[in-house]
Amino acid sequence: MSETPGIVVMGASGRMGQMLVREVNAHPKMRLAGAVERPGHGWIGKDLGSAMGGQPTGLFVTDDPLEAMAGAQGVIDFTTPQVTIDLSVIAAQARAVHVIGTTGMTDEDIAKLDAAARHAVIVRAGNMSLGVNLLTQLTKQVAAALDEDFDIEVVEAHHRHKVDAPSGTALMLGEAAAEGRGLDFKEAYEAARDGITGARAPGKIGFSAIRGGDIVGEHDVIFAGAGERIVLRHLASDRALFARGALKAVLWGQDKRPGHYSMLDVLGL
Ligand SMILES: NC(=O)C1=CN([C@@H]2O[C@H](COP(=O)(O)OP(=O)(O)OC[C@H]3O[C@@H](n4cnc5c(N)ncnc54)[C@H](O)[C@@H]3O)[C@@H](O)[C@H]2O)C=CC1
Ligand SMILES: O=C(O)C1=N[C@H](C(=O)O)C[C@H](O)C1
Repeated sequence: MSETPGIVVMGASGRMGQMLVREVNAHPKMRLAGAVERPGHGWIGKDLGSAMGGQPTGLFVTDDPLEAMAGAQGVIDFTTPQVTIDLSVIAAQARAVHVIGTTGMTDEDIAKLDAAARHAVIVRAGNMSLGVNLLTQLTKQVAAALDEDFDIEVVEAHHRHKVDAPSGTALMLGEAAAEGRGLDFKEAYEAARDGITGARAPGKIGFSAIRGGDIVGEHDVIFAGAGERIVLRHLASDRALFARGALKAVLWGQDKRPGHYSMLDVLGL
């Protein structure tokens, strides 16, 4: 592993992209090797520092991930499912660690990462924070301890710009609850309710999504029984915590064998 791995930030102008650029630049054990945006984006060809409203840095934004990856050891990618799938091929060719924060990926999308994971390290998680990953473990434990008399509901809230629902985090928490209770997640999954739905069926895990304003990310796992409720909650108030998790993952992956890993692997949970 090189002393200071070169890291490329994909989607550099995005909410997470800009946060990642700042965190990589501030990190003593890595250097920013490239910044990529979509073709036609106003930042292409511009100095990244200037585009972000600061001092010029001499690093220019490109729309060519292959060019950006030359000499890089990792890429951090919080973009869209198709961009992530396409990038996995390029990252694997470069044998660079591909950290994926992108959510909204279907099972078919995720299966398309398999080929790349045979040649390079992929770390993917719907939430990169320590708190949420710990919460998945607690959720599994509580779901295992309580019986079917406790209905499980996952409620999440995010900013108005979020395009996917339920959030990647809500799905992680739902999967953990299903695992704890010994349910098949796909069968247990119950999407947001509307209209005359009938009474709640047992053995289901319900999902509800709120979208509004600048909410960074809030998640409740509710275990509702007769006369009592247990609520496990995570509140994110700063995107930096997702970025710091991603930086931890890209460093962790530097000496690992090719494969598809999660943040639980990175955090040792
Ligand atoms: N796993 C985690 O901890 C977290 C995951 N996310 C997920 O990250 C993703 C991005 O979220 P935001 O930053 O809020 O969205 P955003 O829309 O602000 O940023 C996405 C960026 O990707 C860029 N992009 C699109 N096509 C591209 C291409 N072909 N090449 C390079 N860049 C391209 C866009 O221009 C945009 O700047 C979402 O899926 C979100 O759910 C967000 C926060 C935390
Ligand atoms: O889009 C976001 O903003 C977030 N997305 C992730 C998700 O889908 O769970 C993580 C975090 O909640 C913020």
